[in-house]
Amino acid sequence: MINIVLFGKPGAGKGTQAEFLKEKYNLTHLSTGDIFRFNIKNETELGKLAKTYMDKGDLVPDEVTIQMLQSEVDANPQSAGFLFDGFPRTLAQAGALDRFLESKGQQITATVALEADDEILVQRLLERGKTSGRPDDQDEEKIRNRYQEYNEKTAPLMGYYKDQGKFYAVDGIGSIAEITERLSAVIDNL
Ligand SMILES: Nc1ncnc2c1ncn2[C@@H]1O[C@H](COP(=O)(O)OP(=O)(O)O)[C@@H](O)[C@H]1O
Repeated sequence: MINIVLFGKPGAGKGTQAEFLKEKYNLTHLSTGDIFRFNIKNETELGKLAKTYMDKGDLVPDEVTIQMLQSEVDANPQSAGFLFDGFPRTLAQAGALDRFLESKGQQITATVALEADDEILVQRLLERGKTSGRPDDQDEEKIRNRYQEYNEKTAPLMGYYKDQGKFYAVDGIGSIAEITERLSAVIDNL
């Protein structure tokens, strides 16, 4: 069983690459952003709560996010492995994930980061905002706030996984296929 964390700044291409990797390695793809958006669309209580944070580009509180993620993992007991996309995003989430997996006799195999320059990514998100309908992609101020959240709360996770000897980074600039190749090279060598 392999459990991969796909790591990167907003707009780095995690969702795009996850679509390829989940097929290639037969993994269950769990995107916290997608799950929140699904709940917003269906106007669930969780969706209503998440929306108040997401619309501003703030992170949804850890307690809510961790619980949601754990129930998604529990809903897939037959899975051959998970591809975590957009989770963990804080040290508290990373610690909770480690403890949760450990309670099931499992662990994170590797964290693979897609690296790209902030300015390129902000432009990508603004471009995506024209068609995605995502409110958090349409306003440069919200996008900048997401980067601030990333720098303050998510970037420290690199050190957390490096200390565990589980951190790998690939260049996130290039064609989609090239980047899938780079990620696959890391995963194939685990
Ligand atoms: N692990 C998480 N913890 C807290 N909030 C999250 C998490 N994952 C997603 N979110 C919320 O959903 C928003 C969109 O996430 P996502 O779709 O992964 O987008 P992106 O990586 O492009 O910013 C985040 O800005 C945040 O508000």
